Order: sequence, then structure tokens, then C-alpha cells
Amino acid sequence: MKRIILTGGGTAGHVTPNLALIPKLQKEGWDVRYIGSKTGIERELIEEQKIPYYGISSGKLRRYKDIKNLTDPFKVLAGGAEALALIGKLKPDIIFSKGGYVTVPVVAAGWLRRVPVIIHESDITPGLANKLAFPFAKKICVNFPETLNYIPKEKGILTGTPIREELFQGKAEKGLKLCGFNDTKPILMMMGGSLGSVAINTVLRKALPALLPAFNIIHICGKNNKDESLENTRGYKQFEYVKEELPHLFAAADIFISRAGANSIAEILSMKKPNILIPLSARASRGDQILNARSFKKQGFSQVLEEENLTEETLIQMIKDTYRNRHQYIESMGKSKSANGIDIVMDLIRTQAKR
Ligand SMILES: CC(=O)N[C@H]1[C@@H](OP(=O)(O)OP(=O)(O)OC[C@H]2O[C@@H](n3ccc(=O)[nH]c3=O)[C@H](O)[C@@H]2O)O[C@H](CO)[C@@H](O)[C@@H]1O
Repeated sequence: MKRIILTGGGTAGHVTPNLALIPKLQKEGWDVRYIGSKTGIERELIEEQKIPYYGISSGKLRRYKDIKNLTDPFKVLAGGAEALALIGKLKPDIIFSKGGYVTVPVVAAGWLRRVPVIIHESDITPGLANKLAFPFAKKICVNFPETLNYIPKEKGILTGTPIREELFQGKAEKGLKLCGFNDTKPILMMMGGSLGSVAINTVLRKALPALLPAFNIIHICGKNNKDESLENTRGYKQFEYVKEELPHLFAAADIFISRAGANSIAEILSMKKPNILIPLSARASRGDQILNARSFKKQGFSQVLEEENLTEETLIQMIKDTYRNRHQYIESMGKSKSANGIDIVMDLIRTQAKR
């Protein structure tokens, strides 16, 4: 039986494409194993899939000053030794990495053990962890054509992003039921990336009195970000993080507000949901979401609201405009050539594997 090690972690964006691949790989008879960090979100998300999970030590590679910079290099080294031992024992035919700090020692160990490595980069500009990992990879899958400019020519391949098949099987009625909505108002859904977004949560909640007469609202607010005082508000439903509910909520939604994480926006595009993207600002990140969002705006798929301009008034106005022009956005998204990346990535895994 051919064996694959999947790796990726830190935030759900580095895990959900792997979740999309798992059922496909299993169907083709692969023995699937996962290496992630000991405590990251990937552990919970993958263990639920009943996949053997191996947690290794992991440290963040920061470009800024932090007391943890003193201890984290040792964790990275420990992670490297653990990964090397694991790969020696498991003898996989291939490693597929979705990025995140924990993957660097895994792909380096794979290279040392002569296991072919494929990396997937979701964002327009590669993250630091993936950049460090690129020399160890045979192939690098990308989600945006622009990304090919940032990686060695002979390694890059435009695949798009693997999207979980179940997302296409949602039922709007089930979504309405999950939220307890029983009128015909259009549904506005807000998803702040896998961790939620306190900045957007606050503004959306302030805008509720103006929005609720016109919309029912689904708010995915992130872990520990629920506002209990709003729990019984009619037409407003909060979730911290959703799993099997997500396809049904997607199906029910008429318009979306989202961060511009690469996976979220790939999903929104493939579900053709008119949307407003509020990218994570360049102060809090390397600015990758800003580029993701601009690319979507340029293609006519999205409206973009920069965090610097985010207020109740700008948000409400943009929601009204986007809803009014929804048919135009749906039409542009319908013309998009971006497809679910799952088939191309599966082909690549088959052709690059040792056996
Ligand atoms: C803060 C941070 O580092 N953000 C990065 C991270 O974002 P983040 O982890 O938020 O990534 P994405 O938006 O790409 O993906 C989130 C994934 O989680 C899923 N989901 C989310 C909420 C929920 O309740 N249930 C659920 O299943 C979404 O459907 C999606 O598949 O990785 C992205 C992809 O590299 C980057 O573009 C982001 O800049």
C-alpha cells in the first residue's frame, strides 16, 4: 500500500486543503498519515478524520522581537529530529505540505530521507515557512498565477486550491434550520477567517440595528468571541467555528463578508457568493490578504473594504451596494476559470510518488 504523509498547520487555512484531499486519497487506497504540531488546530481537525496523527515540537520563526525567540530555535531543532525519526520509521512514498511553521522540519527531513516532497502555497506571495521549505520540494503548487513569479521555474505548477467536496453538497433549508431563521429575508454571512476577527466582529455587531430589518445574519466569530448578550437576538446567529454545518450555512447565504484568507475566498468564489472582503491589514501580517483581495476585486468577484476604512457606515453602505449588484458579481464569478484544485493535485501526487 502506498503511503503519504500530509503536513500543515497553525491556522485552519493550512489544514482545510489537506482535509479536502484525505477522502480522495483514501478512496484510491493510500495509507494516509499526518504530521502536525502537538497542540495546533490541525490536531483536532485531523484526529476527527481518524487519521494517524503524529505531533512534533514546533516553534514559530518570527521576524520580530519576542522572548520566545530564545526558546523556539530549540523547539524547531527538536521538531527536526522528531520528523527525521518519524519519516525514517514510516517510510512514506511522498510528502504533501500545506505550509505553516510546523512543516519546515518535516519537508527538510523528507528531503534528507529522499522522499519526494510537494508543497502547496495558497497565497499570492509565499509565506516565510514555505519559502524556507521550497529548496526541499520537487514541485510547488500555487493557487494564483502571480505566485509563479516568486518560485523556481522548474518547480512551479498552477493547480488552484483543493476544496472540500462536502461544501458543494450543502442544503439551504438545513442552514436556515441550524440558525432558527423562519422568514424570507436575505441572509448575510460573515466569516472572519479560521480564527475569527475581533475588529470585524465589533463593527458588525454595532451595525446590527441597521442591518437586521433587512437581513438575517450568520456570524462566524471565532473561538471565545461570542457575545452572550446577543445570543437571543432575532435574525442573528453566532457560531465560534463550524465544521459539518459549514456547507449548509454556505448554501443558505446570499451575501458574504469575509477576511481574504486564500482558502476562504477560493470557497466563496466556487460557491459564487457576492462578497465583501476585508483583508487583514499589512500591520498585522505580511499583507498577503490585501493582495488576495485586490486580485479578486480586479477580476470583478468582490468588493474590498480596507481595514483602515472599516466603520459601521462604510460597512452598511457596502453591504447595500453589494446586495443591489449581486447578479453582476454572480455573473463574473460564473465566468471564472479557477476550478477546484483537487484533481490536479491528486494527479501530481500520483506522478511524483516513489512507487
Ligand atoms: C491570520 C493568518 O495567518 N491568516 C492566514 C491564514 O488564514 P486562515 O487560516 O484564516 O485561512 P483561510 O481563510 O485561507 O482558510 C480558513 C479555512 O477555515 C475554514 N473554516 C473557517 C471558519 C470556520 O468556522 N470553519 C471553517 O471550516 C474555511 O472554510 C477555510 O477553509 O491562512 C491563509 C492561507 O494561507 C492566509 O491567506 C491568511 O492570511
